[in-house]
Amino acid sequence: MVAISKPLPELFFVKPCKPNNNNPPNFPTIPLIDLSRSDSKHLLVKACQEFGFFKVVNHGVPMKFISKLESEAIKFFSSPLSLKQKAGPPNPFGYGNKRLGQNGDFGWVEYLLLNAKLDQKNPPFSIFDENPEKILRIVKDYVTAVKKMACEILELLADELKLKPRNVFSKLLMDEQSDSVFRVNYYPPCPDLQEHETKGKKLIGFGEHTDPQIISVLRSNNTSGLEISLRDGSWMSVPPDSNSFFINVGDSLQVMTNGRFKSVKHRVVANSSKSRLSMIYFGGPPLSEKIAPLPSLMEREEASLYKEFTWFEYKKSAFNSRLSDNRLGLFEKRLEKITTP
Ligand SMILES: C=C1C[C@]23C[C@@]1(O)CC[C@H]2[C@@]12CC[C@H](O)[C@@](C)(C(=O)O1)[C@H]2[C@@H]3C(=O)O
Ligand SMILES: O=C(O)CCC(=O)C(=O)O
Ligand SMILES: [Fe+2]
Repeated sequence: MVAISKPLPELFFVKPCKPNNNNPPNFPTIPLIDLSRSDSKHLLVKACQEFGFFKVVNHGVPMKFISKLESEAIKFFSSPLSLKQKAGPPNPFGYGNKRLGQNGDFGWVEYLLLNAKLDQKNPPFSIFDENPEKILRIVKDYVTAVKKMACEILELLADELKLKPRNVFSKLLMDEQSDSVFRVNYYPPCPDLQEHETKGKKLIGFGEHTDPQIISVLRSNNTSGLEISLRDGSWMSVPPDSNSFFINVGDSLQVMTNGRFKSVKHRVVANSSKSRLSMIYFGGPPLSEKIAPLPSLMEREEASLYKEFTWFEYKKSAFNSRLSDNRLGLFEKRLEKITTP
C-alpha cells in the first residue's frame, strides 16, 4: 500500500462510540473452548447461544502449517502493488485493496479471496510463477486442517443438541460442492491515525457485518483490531492470540438452529503502528442447499423464524448488500402475535 499524502476520507472512520470501549472491567470475557476436554460440547453450545463467538485452544492445527502460510502471505502483501494487482480484482476471487464487495464499502485493508476448493488453475495462483505448486500445497495444508477443526466443532455442537446424524452440519462443508471461501486480510499500519485516535475516532479496517456462511474460523497474528458487538450494542475488543483460533457463527447456522445460535456482528479497526494479518476459512454449504431450521431441533409447534431459501438465494442477496446491512432481515418471517381477546 502506498504512503498516505492526503487526509483520509471520512468514510474510513467509525464514529466515536459511547462509552469509550476499552473493555471496561465489567465486560464479559470471550468464551474459551479447550477442544481436548470432554466437557467442551456444553460450553460450545453455550458460547454459540450467548455470543456466537468463542476462542479455541488445543485445536490440532499444526503450527508449521500456520507459520508457513503466514510467511508466504507477508511476502505477498510486501511485494510491489503492480504484482499484487495481477492477482485481482476479486470478482469473485483474487486480490483486493480497500474496496470490499461491489456495493461501495471501503476499509483500510488488502486481501486475497480464494475458493476453498483450491486449484492451481484458479486465480490467483497463476501469478506465483516462481513455484505455484509450493504455494498451493501450503494453502491446501492449512485449509484442510482448519476445515477438519471446523467439522469437529460442528459435530460436537450436533451431539450436544442431540441431532442425528452428528454430521448434519459438517456434511455441508465436506460436500464436494461445498461453497466455502478462504480469505487472507492484511491491515497495514496507518501512522496518520494517531492524531485521529486522540479524537476518539477509529479507522475502519473491515466494517461491521455478520458472515453469511455456516461457520468462520479465524486466526490472526498478535495485532489487535477485531471487535465483536455485544447484545447491548457496545463493541468489545478481542485480545489477539496467534496460538488460538476464533470461531464465529454465521447467518446460515443461525437459521438452521432457528435463532438459537447467534450470528455475531464483528468488525476490524486499523492500528497506527502494527500490521494485522488474519486468515479466515468461511465454511459454506453447496449452492443448492436449502437453508432452514432443522426439523429435529424444533420443539412441538415451534414456528420457523425464517422464510425458505437456498444458499444460492441467500448468497446472491448478501453479495448485493452493503457490509453493515441486516442481511437476514429480508428472510425473517413476520410472526403474527397471538393475542387473546
Ligand atoms: C460488502 C460485501 C463484502 C462481502 C460481500 C458483501 O456484499 C456483503 C458480505 C461480505 C462478506 C463478509 C464475510 C466474508 O468476508 C465475505 C467473503 C462473505 O462471504 O461475505 C465478504 C464478502 C466479500 O468480501 O466479497
Ligand atoms: O480480518 C479479520 O480479522 C476479520 C475479517 C472479517 O471479519 C472477514 O473477513 O469477514
Ligand atoms: Fe467477518
